[in-house]
Amino acid sequence: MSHTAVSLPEVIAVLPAAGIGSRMQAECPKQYLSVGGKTLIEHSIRALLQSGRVSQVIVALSPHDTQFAQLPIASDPRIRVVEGGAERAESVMAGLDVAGNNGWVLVHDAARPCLHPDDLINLLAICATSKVGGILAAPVRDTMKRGEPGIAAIAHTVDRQDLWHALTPQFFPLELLKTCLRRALNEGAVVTDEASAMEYCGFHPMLIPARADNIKVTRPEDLALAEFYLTRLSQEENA
Ligand SMILES: Nc1ccn([C@@H]2O[C@H](COP(=O)(O)OP(=O)(O)OP(=O)(O)O)[C@@H](O)[C@H]2O)c(=O)n1
Ligand SMILES: C[C@](O)(CO)[C@H](O)COP(=O)(O)O
Repeated sequence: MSHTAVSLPEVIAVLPAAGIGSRMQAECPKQYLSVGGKTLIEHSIRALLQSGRVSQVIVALSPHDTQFAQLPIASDPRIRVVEGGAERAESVMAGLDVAGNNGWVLVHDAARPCLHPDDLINLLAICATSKVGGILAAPVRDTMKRGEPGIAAIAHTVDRQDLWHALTPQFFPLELLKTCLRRALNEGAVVTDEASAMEYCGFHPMLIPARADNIKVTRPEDLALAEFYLTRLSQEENA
């Protein structure tokens, strides 16, 4: 199913995929684990391309990666590969460095295969109203506890009002994100997502409420969940 909408922009995407997936404890980097006959990275790229609004996906790979080139999607003319870095933010920076300076850019984890097309459309739509950009995010639902440092004991309960899980894709004006991420990296700031770099430079990206099933496959038990969500997505597409 194509979700082309004329009012949405055509954009470039950067896909950080240079991690080793240590928490997954698999025999290969987690982005190459298969679910429903496709690797996680193929699902993640497909979710972007099928929107009809992504003209190019710049995939940041480990210099030791031998698997991506074997995948059928590697020969898609919309895919470009760059060498990633030691940290996620460096991999994203490597992708942004070849993405030019115009328009807006989506950054999406290779390890988030279950992106729903409606969430992507909602995110893309913000460029009509925002000059700063924003991220998909899910409101925190559980009671939140702050632990005592270094001890498995509760220090206090944290007010969950206005607390969100940061997801991807994250969507920003390309030149602004490049400037902010480069500065944050140069100055040694902690940057776990693109929004962190924007925040570091004083910006306040939008929070776009999104589905909590856009999980990042991180630990072994996440694979079965991803399989469940992907099956449901594909049934929805074929309905
Ligand atoms: N140096 C790195 C580290 C991570 N990533 C990518 O960033 C995304 C989110 O990172 P995470 O889930 O932490 O992946 P890993 O670093 O692979 O996992 P772990 O921390 O368990 O080793 C993944 O698509 C991963 O491949 C990357 O491009 N470059
Ligand atoms: C970008 C991210 O997926 C947002 O949730 C996340 O911060 C990256 O993964 P990590 O587990 O924090 O390394």
